[in-house]
Amino acid sequence: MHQPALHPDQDDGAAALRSALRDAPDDWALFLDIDGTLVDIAEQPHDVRVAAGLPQDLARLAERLGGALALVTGRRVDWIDANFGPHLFPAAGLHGVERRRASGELDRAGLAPSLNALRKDLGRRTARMPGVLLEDKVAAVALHYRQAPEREPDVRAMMEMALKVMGDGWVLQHGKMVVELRPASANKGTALEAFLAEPPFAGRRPVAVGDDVTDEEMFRVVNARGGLSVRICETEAPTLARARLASPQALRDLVVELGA
Ligand SMILES: O=P(O)(O)OC[C@H]1O[C@H](O[C@H]2O[C@H](CO)[C@@H](O)[C@H](O)[C@H]2O)[C@H](O)[C@@H](O)[C@@H]1O
Repeated sequence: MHQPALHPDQDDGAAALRSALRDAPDDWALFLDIDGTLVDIAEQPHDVRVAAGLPQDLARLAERLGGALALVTGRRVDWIDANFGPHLFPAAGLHGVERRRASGELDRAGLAPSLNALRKDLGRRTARMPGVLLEDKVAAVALHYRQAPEREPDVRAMMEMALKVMGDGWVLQHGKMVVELRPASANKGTALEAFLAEPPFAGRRPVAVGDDVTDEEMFRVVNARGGLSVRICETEAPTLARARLASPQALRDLVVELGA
């Protein structure tokens, strides 16, 4: 199979992605994170803007890759469809807990009644913390502190308590100015493995692009399979990724270029 060349500079990811996806589109499967990767980080989850034309650009690239392109995110699959439709991409949501196969079949996360009471309690507490935002993800819950960074210790402590209440089968997922409580049943790495066992992903080598700690599970799987792992970061950050890209805009430009 075609082996992309890697160079040890910050934008080596662009050359490597071109080398793989433009030169050998039948050999590779592409997995893309959303927040901080395809879309720029915003102050609040509902402030993000999907760039005009991006869903169509992604659909064109997916076609070049024989459909082997999936979105892998901490958001819900419903959110992906509302923001990246009308094309329904294969997708993993809630960090892999829910997953829509290329066939369209969707595995949703089971609802936990005990999460409802906990969500209400967290809602009451965060109402007294200006700048701390509760994001209800139905089968999971996130507390954001981007607008009140000094609240990070309080948020972490509250979520540690919440994890104790939920017990086995739940984990805390740390991210960019956010702590999430979600089912432990899957992660982004297991979601990749599941896609790679099915058409049209099976038999291809994985490429994953992400920007956050939750994406490191994807990078672990990708590296083990001799694929290409790319982390978007403006500065050096510890990562398993073997290549880097400077920004979401650099990735969006590549999506246009490689889909043309
Ligand atoms: O896996 P991802 O696609 O990277 O999603 C991870 C989380 O992204 C969102 O939160 C992050 O982006 C927000 C908007 O830019 C930002 O305000 C926040 O500080 C970030 O943590 C999203 O709200 C979460 O549900 C996702 O799990």
